Amino acid sequence: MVVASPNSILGERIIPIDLPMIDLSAEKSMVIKLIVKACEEYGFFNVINHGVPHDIISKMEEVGFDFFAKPMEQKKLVALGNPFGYGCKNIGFNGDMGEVEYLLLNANAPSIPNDSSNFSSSVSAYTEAVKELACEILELMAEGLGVPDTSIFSTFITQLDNDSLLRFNHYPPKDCKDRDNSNSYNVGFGEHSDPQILTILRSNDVAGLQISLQHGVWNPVTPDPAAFCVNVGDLLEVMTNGRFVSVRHRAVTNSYKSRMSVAYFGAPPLDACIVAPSVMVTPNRPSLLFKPFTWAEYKKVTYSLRLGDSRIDLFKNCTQIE
Ligand SMILES: C=C1C[C@]23C[C@@]1(O)CC[C@H]2[C@@]12CC[C@H](O)[C@@](C)(C(=O)O1)[C@H]2[C@@H]3C(=O)O
Ligand SMILES: O=C(O)CCC(=O)C(=O)O
Ligand SMILES: [Fe+2]
Repeated sequence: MVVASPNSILGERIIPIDLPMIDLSAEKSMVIKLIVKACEEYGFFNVINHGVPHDIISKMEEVGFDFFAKPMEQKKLVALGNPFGYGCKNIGFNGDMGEVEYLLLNANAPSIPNDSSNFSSSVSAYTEAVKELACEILELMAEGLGVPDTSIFSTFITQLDNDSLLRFNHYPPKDCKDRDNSNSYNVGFGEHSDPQILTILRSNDVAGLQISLQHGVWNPVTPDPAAFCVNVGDLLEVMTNGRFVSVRHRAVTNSYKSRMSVAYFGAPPLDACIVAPSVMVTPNRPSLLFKPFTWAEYKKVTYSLRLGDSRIDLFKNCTQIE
């Protein structure tokens, strides 16, 4: 008989890993090398000494938990026009479900109506700080890749009409005895890749994030509230001509403690053209792996698909030999 362990689903292998931990205050050329290596091998890494003030993080965490502690009727009133606002269990528009409640906000105006607890000011301060961190990391990446214009990636998310998002995910404890469906009982946020350029994720000290470096194998990541977990999104995979990998990940629930994660998704303006700069075409990658497209085109496809569907494959150049 095969028995699922609390954090596994039948047939999956669970192998914990330690993500690269990168100290942003270390010597710059070393930091750059470590970031490039992590993006090639894991698509994920943690950063410490990131410069985001502790009080900004703790205030954001406080108002986030306060928001989810409100009565359901109040939370449901936070409908900010699709896809923004509060949601519970439904993810996206195509039938995906998970043991999660969330608040999805426009990162350029991360506010909620009837804000009685400084939610908007605390969350705006947080968003500004992580956006700066995202820019710094994107510039280090460009330098490490040898791209002549080191602001090539960061300018996308600093443009006024950038399409970046901020998402609060709250995973209440879920008693595994409640399970009625062995395929979904402990999945808070199902398997997917992030469509945007770069994600900066933070969670409280409760485990839940898992990444998949190999099909059928899930690697739980140890939470570190002092660090930010950074991951490569689909657009960055495209703009590095496949050198950096946008890795599939998911979040699982546990039966003892609430988990809250907050993700900043750095995205370009809708009309931005996404294509790898010529320096990314090398003897190892002698042609463009992906067709050029706009973020609006990619986003439209993303929202027409299920959470776990691969979007990036649809933009591969057909001359490519698998
Ligand atoms: C099912 C879906 C939810 C999602 C849009 C999509 O159609 C496919 C991608 C999903 C995702 C995953 C990463 C982010 O959490 C997110 C905000 C995004 O940009 O793409 C979500 C979308 C969502 O929940 O609206
Ligand atoms: O909660 C997490 O750790 C992951 C959430 C996530 O992947 C997302 O919001 O896109
Ligand atoms: Fe994600």
